[in-house]
Amino acid sequence: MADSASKHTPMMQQYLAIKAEHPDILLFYRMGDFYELFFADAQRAADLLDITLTQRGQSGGAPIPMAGVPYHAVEGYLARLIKLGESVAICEQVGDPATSKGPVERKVMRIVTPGTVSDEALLEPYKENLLVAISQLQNDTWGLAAVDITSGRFVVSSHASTDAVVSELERLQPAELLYPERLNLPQSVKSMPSLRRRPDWEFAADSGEQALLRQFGTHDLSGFGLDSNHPGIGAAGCILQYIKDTQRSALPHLQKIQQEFARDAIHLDSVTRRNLELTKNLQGTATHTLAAVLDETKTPMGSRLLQRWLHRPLRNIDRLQQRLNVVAALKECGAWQSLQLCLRDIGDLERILARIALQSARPRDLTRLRNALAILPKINALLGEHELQAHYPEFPLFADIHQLLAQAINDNPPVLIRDGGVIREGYHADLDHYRELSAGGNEQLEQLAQRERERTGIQNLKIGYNKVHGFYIELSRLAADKVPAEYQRRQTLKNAERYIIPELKTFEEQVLQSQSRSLALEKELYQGILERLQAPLGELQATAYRLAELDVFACFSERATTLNYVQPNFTSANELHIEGGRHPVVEAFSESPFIANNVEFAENKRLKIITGPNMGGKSTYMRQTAIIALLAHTGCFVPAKSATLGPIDRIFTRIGAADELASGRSTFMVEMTETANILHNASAHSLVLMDEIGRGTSTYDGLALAWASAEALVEKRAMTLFATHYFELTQLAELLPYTTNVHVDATEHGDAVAFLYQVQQGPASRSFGLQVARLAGVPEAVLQRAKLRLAALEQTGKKSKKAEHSQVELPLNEENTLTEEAVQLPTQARQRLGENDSGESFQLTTAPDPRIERLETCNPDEMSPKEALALLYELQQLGKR
Ligand SMILES: Nc1ncnc2c1ncn2[C@@H]1O[C@H](COP(=O)(O)OP(=O)(O)OP(=O)(O)O)[C@@H](O)[C@H]1O
Repeated sequence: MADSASKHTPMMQQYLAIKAEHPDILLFYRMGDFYELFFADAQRAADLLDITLTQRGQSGGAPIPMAGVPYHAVEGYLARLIKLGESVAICEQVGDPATSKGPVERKVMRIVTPGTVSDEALLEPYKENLLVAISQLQNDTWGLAAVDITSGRFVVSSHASTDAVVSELERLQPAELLYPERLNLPQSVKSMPSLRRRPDWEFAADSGEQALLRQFGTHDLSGFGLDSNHPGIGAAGCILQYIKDTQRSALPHLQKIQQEFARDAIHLDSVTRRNLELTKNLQGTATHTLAAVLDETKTPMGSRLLQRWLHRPLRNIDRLQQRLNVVAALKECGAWQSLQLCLRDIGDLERILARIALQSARPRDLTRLRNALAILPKINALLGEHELQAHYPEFPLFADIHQLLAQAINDNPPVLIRDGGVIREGYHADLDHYRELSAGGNEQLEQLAQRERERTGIQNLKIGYNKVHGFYIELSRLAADKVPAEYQRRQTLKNAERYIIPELKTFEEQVLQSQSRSLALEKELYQGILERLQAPLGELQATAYRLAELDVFACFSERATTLNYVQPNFTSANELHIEGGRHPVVEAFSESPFIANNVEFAENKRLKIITGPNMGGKSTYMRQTAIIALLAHTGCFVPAKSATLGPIDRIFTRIGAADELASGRSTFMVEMTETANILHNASAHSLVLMDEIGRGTSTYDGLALAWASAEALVEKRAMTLFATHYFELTQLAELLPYTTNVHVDATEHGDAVAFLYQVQQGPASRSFGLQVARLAGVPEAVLQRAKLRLAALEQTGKKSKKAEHSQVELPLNEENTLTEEAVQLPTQARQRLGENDSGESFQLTTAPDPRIERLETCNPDEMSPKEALALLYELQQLGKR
């Protein structure tokens, strides 16, 4: 970066010494009214923040790049950098410039990092902000710890495989991720924002345990149900060390650590999370998502909790039932309405308490805490009025804290304590006295001015103040001859002269002293109040959490009432019944009425093959089933007439796919990776949605894979909805046990198609592909050509049908499950069809020869010889399949 330090100015030497302690992050170095950045930091900040890159002095003969931001606007720049995943060390001037020899003393006062910020201005209110650490133990087990500094929630978990830890990271979406320097990060984690390598020793289990014991002031961790061998302890220790390094203050709000077990929640892999569009849609924004429909919470902490619940549906039926009972009770008596009015004024108590713990709370945080506490009695009264205490116990009132804040803090305090005027009059006698002195000063000053006017006979004499000269008497030049001898001249302006007199000097000292004393005392008193809030912090945090919960319950009741949702029931039988189910998001955003549909899985009904036209509603039907199951497991009512659900361990979705260019995987590869995951992990308690698998490859391969996957899922007895355009798969209902056909319906009016969205028993009768293409605006000439082609294909298809019927008897064994032979079926079926009387080999109902198809789509006149040769090779390959 730079030459040896001695070649630099003393100030640059100081800068370089401080920078050496923070080599990996940006250093904001305070110089007067600016924070300056130098060398590579300057370059980086100029790029990221679009600020001007200038230069200052020289290093090794070359100018030193410099960029800066004004100190009063620093929060805005920090917010942008944090969003980009950067961390910043803020270096302040701590010495007194007047008495310093050489550069004034400077010190890094705080380090702002994406996972440890707590300032309101730097946080997104509706998003959790997690600092996460991971480490891998020898036996391939992973330990994970996550903390939300803005709420004090601290959890550890262990994961048995790399896939499991990656999936957990995708759920948590860390703002910042710490990992040991020698760890080879899994590929998909490498693209996460704000990765921080930490020394391996920071993840050591024994020092981790010690750090946790110190933090919680306990002798062992058993009180938290945590074994000292828990794989996450090292990661938790690293988190504590990192926070200590960056925050430089105690963390009294981290009062416990909780263990999270994967088995407690329905497992959703990242693909499923994405496909179900829980909190983000497929484009990555928050509109048209489940959260967008559901979130009628009134506090940011309630909104964050709701999102957390949606991403981690519980399996513990007792807990779900408790949640549902509260929602039902609030709905029944209608109390959610008045509760929501109360909750609206509660604000983000969780984050306010974290700032109080970190001693960084601003005066307005305290007034907001006071307001929130004032609302608690009203909420208790509401709970009492509707006899809801049995479902939701009353809140503690914190009367003494409320009284303290009411007495101590002004109604509308300024933003910063250093501005003064925060502490209420009457709270502290000395403060009142100093304030009187400085306020009384003004009166005294006016008397003095009046006296001097009378004494000198100069009517426009006035008293003013500036920072350099302090108080002065100002006279216009015209009055120069009347100036008394004892006036000492201090400043000459264009039209006026400024003087002082000894009395004014004494007065000035008195006023300034009382002003600064009052400010200092105010700061001290404020600090004292923050100290007094530390003791009840744990209880206040628990209250904040319960308020957030109540906010979600009131929201669920409101949604159930407004959107006509019903309470789901749980059963221990391995089944799932939904009567009149709806898709909450499609229903909310569609202008036409939503057509409700039933779903039924029972011990002997496990696989449903869904056929029907494009745009007919297949995906919607499948997704709504998963969403209803998921909502029931968050404790929310569901969009249906009735819903009964047996145990669910995982929800899998394989819906559509796009190339993942970033990871170098093609559509087909993505599709097969997802399918492999499902086939490996699905159980009899899994809900599986398969949408058109096999589309990404040739017709035969695709059909064969779809067929074999369906068979495998039946063998696993997973509850599977299998949408397909391979009409051949509808035969499975006759060939496999527990398998039925359903279809979505449509009707034709002339050349147009009308979708009915009704799911009915049996396979679809036709596909309406051309009509849908017309809807999509495909040119008429192409449609006419396609129509001719379709007629020809259907002709061939009819002939093939005969052959199809001749091979429907399939090799099932005595238990009516598949034999080895059956797995071979697609190939056999094709071979038999290949011998049909049409004379065309391998001609399935809807599948023309891919070589012909390929030939028809090329234009020889526009091909180069090289392209033509490539086509020949391609055709040869197609022929081999
Ligand atoms: N039950 C329903 N009631 C009303 N509208 C519906 C219903 N189901 C689907 N729709 C509407 O139809 C559109 C298409 O539905 P969907 O994507 O589920 O069709 P699809 O059969 O999966 O189509 P494709 O096979 O082309 O993927 C939806 O976006 C929605 O607007």
